[in-house]
Amino acid sequence: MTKAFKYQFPPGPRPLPIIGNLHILNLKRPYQTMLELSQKYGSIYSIHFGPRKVVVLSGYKTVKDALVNYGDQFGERPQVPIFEKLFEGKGIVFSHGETWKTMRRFSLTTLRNFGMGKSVIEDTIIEECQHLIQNFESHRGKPFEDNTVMNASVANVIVSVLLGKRFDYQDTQFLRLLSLINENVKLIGTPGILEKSTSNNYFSDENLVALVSNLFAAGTETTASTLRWAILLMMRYPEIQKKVRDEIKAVVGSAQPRIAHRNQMPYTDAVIHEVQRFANILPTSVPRATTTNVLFRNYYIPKDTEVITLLTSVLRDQTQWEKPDTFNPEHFLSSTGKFIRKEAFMPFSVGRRMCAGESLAKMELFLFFTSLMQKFTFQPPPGVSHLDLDLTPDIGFTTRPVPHKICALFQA
Ligand code: HEM
Repeated sequence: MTKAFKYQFPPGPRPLPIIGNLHILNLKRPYQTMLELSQKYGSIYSIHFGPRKVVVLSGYKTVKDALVNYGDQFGERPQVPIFEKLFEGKGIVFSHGETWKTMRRFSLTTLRNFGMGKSVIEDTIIEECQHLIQNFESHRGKPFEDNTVMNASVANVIVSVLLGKRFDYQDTQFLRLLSLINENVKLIGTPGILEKSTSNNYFSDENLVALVSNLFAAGTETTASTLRWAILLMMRYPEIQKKVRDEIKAVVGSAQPRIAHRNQMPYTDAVIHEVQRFANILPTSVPRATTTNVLFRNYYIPKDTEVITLLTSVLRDQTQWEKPDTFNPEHFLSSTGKFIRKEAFMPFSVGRRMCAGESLAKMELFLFFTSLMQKFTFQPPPGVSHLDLDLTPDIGFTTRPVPHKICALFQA
């Protein structure tokens, strides 16, 4: 008897023909059902999305074990029909094997050469912050929706890095591009560029177009939603907002906040980390797949099985966080007010397929957040109490805040 026969495929709810387990899934917030199922079936279980058998991994220990210690075995993306149709295995986020390896190496080097992690990109972000501040100021303290302008501003950073130019927030072509991201549609492409290439060269036009559109899509919505959560949470918790502003005043004064200030700003750093933990922007991460048959923690998972790493279960793991469901910057602070890293902080995932834009995103979050907090006090519209602000995430693949208005009061 081979080893594999001794081990079972992970257990799960009994599937119905054709629909599998879709009838028990909360389709608006599927990750909630997945969390509940992990309480019943454990940290490794299976679920059927229609005919597709998917393994769900949950909790800090299991997810980390899979992504780090079994990183190669869990290091692929599944062949999901909608993604295959959209991207045809091209680009980086949903590509496979050698194409992925080449595109990943190329993206990291390109982003690095264009200044990611360096001062060039810092200057680009700071310039964009100034445009965003002007836009916020133009509302003169009156309530407005920050969704479109935040997306445009964050998109401009990646556009500046990749294409060397920024767009005006009112530019109709740019706004159309942004609305396409929201619909998760292939973004950039002119008929000429998109003509089918017969070569299997990794640097074909098609692959590069898919790559640019991938980076644009992966980097915009995620970062912009996190920043919108940050503002919403600051409006909800004015006492935390005040502490952030006090720290900015003490460390930066009226100078331009820069990454070099971050080390001296443990409270602000903790708040940004806690925003990311609480916002939990990709609750099911991006699906993975096994590259080979795997024996994992007494279960047998065959090659090419789709695997969901439930990041929400890590970011709110009761064994790792003192108050998992509460917005509490103290999660990242020592008793003496020093910033502390937490292993279970993995909004960017971990392992060889983790977010390729982590350092860019972190830089953007810090610079946008501190620049805005330095200039404005954020409040809910008149007549709305901060206690009434709704922190339930909107429905969708990413957990955005529900539509809401903000008031940005300029600090003279
Ligand atoms: C707050 C902002 C962001 C969050 C929370 C985030 C989170 C994630 C997560 C959870 C994944 C899946 C990783 C995995 O499968 O293990 C991912 C993948 C990815 N992200 Fe991000 N991301 C953010 C911003 C960005 C930015 C700014 C960029 C690039 C400009 C970017 C580029 C990518 C790419 C290319 C992938 C696919 C990596 C691969 O398949 O090899 N992300 N991101």
